Amino acid sequence: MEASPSGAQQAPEIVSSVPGTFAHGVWTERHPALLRRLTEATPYGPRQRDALDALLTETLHGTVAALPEHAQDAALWNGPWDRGHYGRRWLQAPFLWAESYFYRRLRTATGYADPQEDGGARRGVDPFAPFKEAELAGEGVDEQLAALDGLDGADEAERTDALLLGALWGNRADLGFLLTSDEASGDRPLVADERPALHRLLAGAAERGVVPGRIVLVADNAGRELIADLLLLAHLLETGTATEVLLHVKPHPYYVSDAVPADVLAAVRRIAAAPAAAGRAGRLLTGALREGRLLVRSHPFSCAPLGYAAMPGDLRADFASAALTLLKGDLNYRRLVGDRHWPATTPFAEVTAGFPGPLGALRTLKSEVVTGLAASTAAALDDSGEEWRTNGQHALIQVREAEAE
Ligand SMILES: O=P(O)(O)OC[C@@]1(O)O[C@H](CO)[C@@H](O)[C@@H]1O
Repeated sequence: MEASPSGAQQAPEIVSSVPGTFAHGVWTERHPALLRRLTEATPYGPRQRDALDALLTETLHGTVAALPEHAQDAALWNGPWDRGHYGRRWLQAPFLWAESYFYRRLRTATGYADPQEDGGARRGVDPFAPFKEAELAGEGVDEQLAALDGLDGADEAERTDALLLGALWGNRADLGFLLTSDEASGDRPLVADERPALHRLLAGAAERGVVPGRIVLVADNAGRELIADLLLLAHLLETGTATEVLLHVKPHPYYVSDAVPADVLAAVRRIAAAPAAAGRAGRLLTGALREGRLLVRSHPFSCAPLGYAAMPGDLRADFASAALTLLKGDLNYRRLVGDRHWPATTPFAEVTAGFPGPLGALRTLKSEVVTGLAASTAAALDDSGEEWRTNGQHALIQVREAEAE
């Protein structure tokens, strides 16, 4: 353990330099597979293909090059997000920082960001769109939407619970993760299940918060996960559990399938085009967008290489204003608790103490980090011989019931 600036004990940060670890495999297996898939899916020209190859070589054998000063976000990456890793080896940098910067550099290599000599024809074109579109059009989404009819006879509490679990397990549908792993089938018991506390927070949300009834959902992946998230939000609005929702998505393509604003609109259209219960939810969401009760936010910090402890004041104020913030996915969890080798029994409330307001984390486990497990659960998982931290087959719901500031 090392001491943080505040004097609290911090576990060591995760780096990617140790062969055989999950983080190391992301660079040596996942990223090469990703770049192959990208160039198969989109007919990039020689310039983009060379840039992608050069990026991969740099990450594996070179040192971290800084963004050119003319890059639109150079002031961030060479300012508050610069943690002194330029000129050093990629795999020696903290995994969280380096992976985030890899996706930033990938946006330049594909022509999405920064001036290009080819006239900028690929500027602003989501490099991951072919994967996202295929997933959204797939039969899996039809089945997911049709399944909503199965909740018709359920009471409100049962529906809330089912939709929360849908949003939770939807996090398995992460196209980055699925590059090198299979999607787990069947839902396993949660490794931490604080649903009773989450239901309590939801039940009181309309009377709580600086903006009573405001619920924030920090989304993760587009496609099936975002559809599940939106179905949950439609239900929260319909039942009056939430008076308005802020849906935070990424401002730029990131971690393959992370949702950007265009993905939200595409998902709402897909839901609204469905028959029966899903179609009704889709129309409710469309109306909520028009009325400003469903607000989509894309803050630059959502693509930052840092934990939420370093978030700027305006984002902090958004979370602080809410009756409840729901944080989705593995990366958000890493950013929330710190991407560190925490002992699995480290109290969740302790590592999230700096987060403004009540909080629920919904996450399937896809990286080494975990906190807040009961000692017996952690021991049983360790004894199972399974790669339980990273195989995406386990999930958790954890809650911190702090009062909104
Ligand atoms: O945040 P998400 O979509 O749930 O997961 C992101 C992820 O696939 O990417 C990281 C490694 O690349 C891991 O944290 C995790 O497995």
